[in-house]
Amino acid sequence: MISTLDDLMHGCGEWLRGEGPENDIVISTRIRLARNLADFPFTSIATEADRRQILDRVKEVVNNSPFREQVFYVDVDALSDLDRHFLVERQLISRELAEGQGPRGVFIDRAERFSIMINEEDHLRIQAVQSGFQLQATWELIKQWDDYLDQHLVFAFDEEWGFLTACPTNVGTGMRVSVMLHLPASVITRQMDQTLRSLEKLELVVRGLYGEGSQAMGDFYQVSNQVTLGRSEEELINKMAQVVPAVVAAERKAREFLLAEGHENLHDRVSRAYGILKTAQTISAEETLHLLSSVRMGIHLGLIQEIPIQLLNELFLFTQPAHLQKLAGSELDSADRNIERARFLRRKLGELSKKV
Ligand SMILES: Nc1ncnc2c1ncn2[C@@H]1O[C@H](COP(=O)(O)OP(=O)(O)OP(=O)(O)O)[C@@H](O)[C@H]1O
Repeated sequence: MISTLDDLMHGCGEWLRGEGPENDIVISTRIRLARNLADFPFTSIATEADRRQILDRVKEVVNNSPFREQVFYVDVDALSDLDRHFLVERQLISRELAEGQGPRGVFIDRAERFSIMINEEDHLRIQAVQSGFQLQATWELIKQWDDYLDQHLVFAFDEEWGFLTACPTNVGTGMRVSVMLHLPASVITRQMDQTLRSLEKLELVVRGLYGEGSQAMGDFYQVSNQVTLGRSEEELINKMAQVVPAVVAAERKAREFLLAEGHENLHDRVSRAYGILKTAQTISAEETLHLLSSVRMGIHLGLIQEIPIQLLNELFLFTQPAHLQKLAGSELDSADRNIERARFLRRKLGELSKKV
């Protein structure tokens, strides 16, 4: 059972489990809720004493909840930079919480399906994540926590506006519903600009792998709702339920087109990517992500048979800088990380060839 950060090193967690509906294209579904305690100023202007009290109050409620055995607590302020970035790479805390100052922490579900960040931009950021396209299950998971916390804490709530949040863009439901999509064929067939424009018109935002401010890398796009005010939670979920299948269908069509019209080119692209990953002596995180993206599509199209998707996900996660350094057991500079990353990839993919 996962009880410490080191235990997390044994697997990939929920968001990269590689299962769930539409998992060839939808990596994971996430819902997060922003909540604040009515009796305290927002985190950015709260004193250190306020922040300690917020932490203590939330910890007490969670530790007395019927779900307390499901979670463990991590004092984020006391972690090393490396461990903070490790949690960001696992999508268990945001960059904002990692890079913030002062008393702050996170309750992490032992199955890595949700976390409760304390003293982030808002006093509470509750997030639930499920592998694949699972809006309803993710909503049910987060709702049980939100309902419980709402019964035992006094949240800042206004009859007219809804939940009050530090940033006006979150006022109302305080909810962001998002899906992480893998859209390599849409990129190759140059359909992404049009897709992005259509999503914007529908009041949806597109971000990269690490959320706000991050670029789309390796053809991974995170699509989420822009508006939280004047909409109910169900409306936000329904909109995603309507829009995402259209993006998924377009990607599937683009993959079929590439298979039918340019089979050799596609196979070549996938095989070369696999070849480089197997043999490189030094490789950056960005290039790795880019090549793994092609290999991932190749696996789902049956062009590569021998790599299980779970192994691909493991490569995807453990080649990220903080995971790699934790595996190596020491801090490494960028050049050494590139060498270590290549070594790790050669070892993992080499073991596979021996099994075949
Ligand atoms: N569907 C998803 N699956 C896995 N991780 C996700 C998903 N959606 C978002 N994330 C991750 O959650 C983290 C936070 O995302 P992001 O910055 O977009 O929004 P946020 O925390 O909800 O808040 P804000 O509204 O303040 O920007 C990022 O690291 C992001 O990659």
